[in-house]
Amino acid sequence: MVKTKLLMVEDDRLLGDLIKESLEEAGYQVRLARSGSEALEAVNEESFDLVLQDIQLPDADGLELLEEILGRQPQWKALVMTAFATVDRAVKAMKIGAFDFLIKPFAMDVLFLKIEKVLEFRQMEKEVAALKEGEEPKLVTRSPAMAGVLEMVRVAAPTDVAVLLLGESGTGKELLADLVHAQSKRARRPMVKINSAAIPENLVESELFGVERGAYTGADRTRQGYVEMAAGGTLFLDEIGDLPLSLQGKLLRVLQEKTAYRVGGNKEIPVDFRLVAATNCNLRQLVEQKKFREDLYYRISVMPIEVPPLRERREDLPLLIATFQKRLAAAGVGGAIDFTPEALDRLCQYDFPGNVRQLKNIVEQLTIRFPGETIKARQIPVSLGSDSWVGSLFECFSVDKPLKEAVQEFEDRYIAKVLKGTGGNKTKAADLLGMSRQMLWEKIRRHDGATPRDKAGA
Ligand SMILES: Nc1ncnc2c1ncn2[C@@H]1O[C@H](COP(=O)(O)OP(=O)(O)OP(=O)(O)O)[C@@H](O)[C@H]1O
Repeated sequence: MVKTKLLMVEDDRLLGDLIKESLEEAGYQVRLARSGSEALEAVNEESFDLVLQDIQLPDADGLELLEEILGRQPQWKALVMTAFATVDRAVKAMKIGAFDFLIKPFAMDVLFLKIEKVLEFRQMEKEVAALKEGEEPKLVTRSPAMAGVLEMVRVAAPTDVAVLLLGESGTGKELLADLVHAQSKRARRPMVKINSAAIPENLVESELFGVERGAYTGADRTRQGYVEMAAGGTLFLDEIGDLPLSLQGKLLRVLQEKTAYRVGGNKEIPVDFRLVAATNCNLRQLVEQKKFREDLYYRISVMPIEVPPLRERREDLPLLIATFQKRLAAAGVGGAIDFTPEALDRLCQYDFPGNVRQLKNIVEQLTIRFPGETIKARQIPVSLGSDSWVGSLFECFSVDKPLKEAVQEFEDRYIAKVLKGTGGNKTKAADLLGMSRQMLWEKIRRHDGATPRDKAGA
């Protein structure tokens, strides 16, 4: 069971030790800071679920300290402790953003109750945030192949081993990673997501492992890396095939030692996360080409899960289309659309190189373009019906669209072709295309309605 992590700031030695002991007995993990400066040191070094802070401190103004902590980590929750005589300060603390307060002396049961309240609130906050994003994370499927995938997720989730999700872009790997986290013992702890292909290469290391103040010009403060932020939770490393070789070794070390070094730091920092990685590259091929470390490959591929492309599970198409129609209607986008059987047929014949993401975008585009209509076959773009992706770049271009759209289509196909040639390796593809990996990533995302994809993938 992953423990809830508390930072307790209490200068009274006896009381601090007593509360720490009781909390630890109750299963919490506690770091005790006896002064304001120790508290800030802890904030720099670790992530916590909750701060339990005395607001009468010898070396700092407790309220200022609270403000500083919550300023740095606004998502953390704080409970403050104060003596009866200074209850007015507790009120000020609430104004600063403390979740609740306790008046000393208090019974430990009251403290436990308040902590549970905080944790429940955090969970609710997360759910509301997910709703607000407007993206129902629910994965729908009726395909036997995906049922097999879900079964593997069900078996893998409660273990703490690394999970590797393999599959083309847009097949639902990130949704499956969410499921692994949600069904794991770490579900109440953070899930931190990082896409190494979307970050400029020179920044990947500091994003992943953090940076020590003064490590380089501009590093004006110590920052935690994603591996630390995922404390007790899950780190989702998307596009692991694009992780620069130099960092692959570092990641392997972190996974083995369960400690990390920040950029410019020489102190080992304990980390505790479960790795879920995803890629649309053929990792084995990359290993053979010495572009992906074999030892890291073996370390992360204990539980490989292959996600089939949409064209290999066409039975999912009607359900997915209906789901996206319903979601768009519920979100009030355009006007609910419907399809004639011929239109649905035509849509279902398409190969969907961009997989579910592409299908979703197409339903969205149709909803916006033809609000409230019953879509007829002729309203489905001609090029959708052809398997033009494997054909030549030009042959299958229809001449029924504005230049801008045609140029975009060309760009998508060209990028797809280059990606195919590099075995899905975006770093290499970006090199060939003469653009940064980040720019390539953005193009792939932006054009996802007809996603350039890696046919050589997984
Ligand atoms: N089975 C599904 N049911 C509902 N929505 C799905 C399903 N599969 C994918 N989606 C949706 O399709 C989109 C793409 O899915 P996701 O981001 O999980 O794919 P991915 O494989 O991680 O893609 P990439 O490799 O490009 O990161 C998301 O909006 C997701 O919600």
